[in-house]
Amino acid sequence: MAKVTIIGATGNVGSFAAHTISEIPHVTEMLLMGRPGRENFLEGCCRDMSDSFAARGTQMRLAHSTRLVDVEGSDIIICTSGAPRQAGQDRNDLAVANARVVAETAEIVGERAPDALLLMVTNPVDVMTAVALKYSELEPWQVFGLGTHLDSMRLKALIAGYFKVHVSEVHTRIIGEHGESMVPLWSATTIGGIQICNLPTFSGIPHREMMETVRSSGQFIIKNKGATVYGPGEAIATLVRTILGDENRILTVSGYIKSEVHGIGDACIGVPARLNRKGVFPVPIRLEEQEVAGFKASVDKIRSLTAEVLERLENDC
Ligand SMILES: NC(=O)C1=CN([C@@H]2O[C@H](COP(=O)(O)OP(=O)(O)OC[C@H]3O[C@@H](n4cnc5c(N)ncnc54)[C@H](O)[C@@H]3O)[C@@H](O)[C@H]2O)C=CC1
Ligand SMILES: O=C([O-])CC(=O)C(=O)O
Repeated sequence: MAKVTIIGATGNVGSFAAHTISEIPHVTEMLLMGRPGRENFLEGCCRDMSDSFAARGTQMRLAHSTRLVDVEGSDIIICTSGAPRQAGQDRNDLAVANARVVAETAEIVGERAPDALLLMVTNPVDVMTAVALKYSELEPWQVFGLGTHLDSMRLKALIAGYFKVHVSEVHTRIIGEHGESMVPLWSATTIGGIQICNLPTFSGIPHREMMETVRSSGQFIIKNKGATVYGPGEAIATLVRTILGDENRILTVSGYIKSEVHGIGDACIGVPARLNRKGVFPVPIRLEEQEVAGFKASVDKIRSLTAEVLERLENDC
């Protein structure tokens, strides 16, 4: 039994994520939350979703609200509220404006749902995770971001396509920023359980092109259809399913690390973490030299942007 709340449920990602999450058996109650003035739209969303429940036999309590205090009693709160980027913009361009929305939301979440887990989706997601952690005053294992989970899935699909194997045969990770400075871990990439560098065909793999495709996926989709929806929606549902099923899967999400990776840290950033009902726990890892350098650069970038954003928020007060 679990209550899941989606803040930003009137948006592209929030509404699709809601529908995907409604397929998870552990979810017995779902609250769709939007801004004041969006009551009719939310009502319409609920009715539309209920019709789909009837078609597939889903049973759950579905409600909507425009009052953030109604997050009370939630087990997982997903925050997708805030502006998306437009074609040509960088995710980091959204940082200050979205941080204002997130800080206000996180404060109320911390007060009203102190036992909940808070999943940040709003971009730039690593910085927003840090803002949410600070303003909610929740514990680090309670607040996490979608991070590089979606990027890792994008790379996994490309590798599976290249080697003509089922995606379940490929394990790979991208760590660091959900953005330009993300770092692929080829050292942690396996196909059918075999380390990718031990496959004779490995030298031919177009690493650079694959990473360029992953880095530009969001921008490409936004330019062509306005928003990324299905990828993030399914990625969010995977995290929710893993947590509510207490599965202890290791997924690459944005979590607070102190110094767990080669002494690098003090930022919310994409790292492999164990996910269960209690929360999200980054796994200490060892990387290859080149990967360490890339990860350090990524963490430095996010730490300094986070500090800048937090200072702007303090100056607002
Ligand atoms: N981390 C990731 O992998 C991904 C992150 N995103 C991010 O998720 C966020 C939402 O994206 P979309 O759903 O496409 O955008 P959207 O514009 O369709 O929806 C935005 C939602 O946020 C709400 N919102 C906007 N400004 C607000 C404010 N000032 N106060 C309260 N609520 C506000 C809107 O009412 C709406 O519900 C964006 O920041 C986007 O960049 C999107 C896809 C993947
Ligand atoms: O690219 C964007 O702005 C949305 C996003 O984060 C993604 O789909 O990776």
